[in-house]
Amino acid sequence: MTRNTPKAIIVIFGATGDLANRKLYPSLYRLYRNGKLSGNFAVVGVARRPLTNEEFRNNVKDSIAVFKDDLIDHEEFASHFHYNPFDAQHLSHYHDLDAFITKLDKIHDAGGNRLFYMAMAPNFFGPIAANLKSQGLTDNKGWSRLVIEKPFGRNFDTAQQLNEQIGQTFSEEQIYRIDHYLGKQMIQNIEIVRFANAMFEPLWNNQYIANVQITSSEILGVEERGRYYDESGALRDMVQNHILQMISLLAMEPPAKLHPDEVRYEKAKVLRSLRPLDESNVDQYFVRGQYGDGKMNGVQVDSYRSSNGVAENSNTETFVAGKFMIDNFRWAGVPFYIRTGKRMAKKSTEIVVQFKDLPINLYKDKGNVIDPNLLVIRVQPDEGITMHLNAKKTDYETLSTPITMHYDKSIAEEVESPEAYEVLLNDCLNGDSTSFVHSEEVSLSWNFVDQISKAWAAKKADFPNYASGTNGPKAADELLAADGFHWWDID
Ligand SMILES: NC(=O)C1=CN([C@@H]2O[C@H](COP(=O)(O)OP(=O)(O)OC[C@H]3O[C@@H](n4cnc5c(N)ncnc54)[C@H](OP(=O)(O)O)[C@@H]3O)[C@@H](O)[C@H]2O)C=CC1
Ligand SMILES: O=C1O[C@H](COP(=O)(O)O)[C@@H](O)[C@H](O)[C@H]1O
Repeated sequence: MTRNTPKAIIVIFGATGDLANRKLYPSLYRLYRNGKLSGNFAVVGVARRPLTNEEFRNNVKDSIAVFKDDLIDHEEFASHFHYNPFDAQHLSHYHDLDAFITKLDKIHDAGGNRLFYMAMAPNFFGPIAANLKSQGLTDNKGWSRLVIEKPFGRNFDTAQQLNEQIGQTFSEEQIYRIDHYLGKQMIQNIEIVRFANAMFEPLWNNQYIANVQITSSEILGVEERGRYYDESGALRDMVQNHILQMISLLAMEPPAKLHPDEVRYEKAKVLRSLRPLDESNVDQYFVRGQYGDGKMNGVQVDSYRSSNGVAENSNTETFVAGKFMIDNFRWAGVPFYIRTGKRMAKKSTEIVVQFKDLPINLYKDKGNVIDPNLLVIRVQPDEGITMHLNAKKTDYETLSTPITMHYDKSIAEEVESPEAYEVLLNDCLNGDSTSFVHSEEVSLSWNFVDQISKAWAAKKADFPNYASGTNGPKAADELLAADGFHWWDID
């Protein structure tokens, strides 16, 4: 659906940072270029360094330089940007910021609406939200909304505290917790594939599905983020949020209607049905890894422990593989396997749904092994869906052979897919919170993940245990082999 965003002032806290420059400005530009942004918008960039408006706009133009459009468009876009030097720790700065926004609202006729985007370190989220209220920035005449970046806490307790803190200023309807995977086109497609096709939903259960596999692998190591990552690890960085969100979408019941509350309710039910783990059984369900040195594309690369900001004997995992069991009627007995890690063989996010074998193989006398049917949802880098079927070989015999049916999204639709942040910015400006994470989902996810963190913190791992450029430690393969399965590495 083509929608234009309403008039609004977008206030970006952390306007000089990496996220703002790499993701937010290009995404806003794409919305603008595609005619989605209201002409009555302004962006107020907020950070400590003393930039002039002109310097700030030059930074914005640099961040959109990759778009080879008419430079007049770049200029016009940048003219909506204004900079306000601001230190989040100085209360008086909030008062000045309020006056600045009010003045701009009049200039841009922005309708009194305010979107506050927290692109700053997480320790600022709570205090800024509180100060926005105490200093009157949420007393505007239109709506006000808060966009919160990850990480949302580092465990159940800290997430609860943060929810309570921001809840004193913003109601749940006003809070948009970002999980950028929910803005990816093929993740959004999971719901459509399941609920708009008569051929999948009847099979989408433990009678027909043997297992589900989610792989989210990266080539990059921790690069410049060693300090953050060493405190986090792959479990908190990827599993608590992106992976559990994908599982919820794959496993949820059809919502009564496509209303954000109904969708979130169904997703939360999946999280409530996860088989709980404790220290005694975590090792049966989850394995961890950390990359050592190795070769990537023929180039020698260093181990995780040699990265900047990482402790010399770090016990932090850069890889997780696990088995989730969803103990409800639909999914009892179906393992949901996941693996995610840095410095793996390729950059790819892929979901494989493996169907159960047929009761008998009619072709075995002719020497045929029948492969299981697979439905593969390719999230990135290529976007599409592939079905693996068996069909007759071109031959005189009735030999069966695996064939694939491909749907390649970019080729079929002949349009450039929108970026995840572009989709999510569009949604929150339009007040659609379906693709954002509800406080209950956050709490349930941490509740599950905390048990694994506790078990792992209590026991030092034998790291490093996988070489850079590989698919993780052997234990990840053994996890599936114990159930008679293997990872499908689809090219
Ligand atoms: N970068 C990424 O790809 C991703 C980031 N995130 C999350 O987004 C958030 C921002 O990350 P990122 O952009 O990488 O961080 P950066 O460190 O690059 O940016 C931090 C920003 O905060 C500003 N800042 C720091 N202290 C203050 C202060 N006291 N008052 C006002 N502004 C301040 C900095 O500007 P100045 O120094 O001028 O004050 C800078 O603009 C984090 O929560 C991160 O976890 C989430 C997913 C991906
Ligand atoms: O949130 C995060 O995601 C990225 C991976 O995102 P993708 O869109 O490139 O798949 C990951 O690199 C990062 O560590 C994590 O914080």
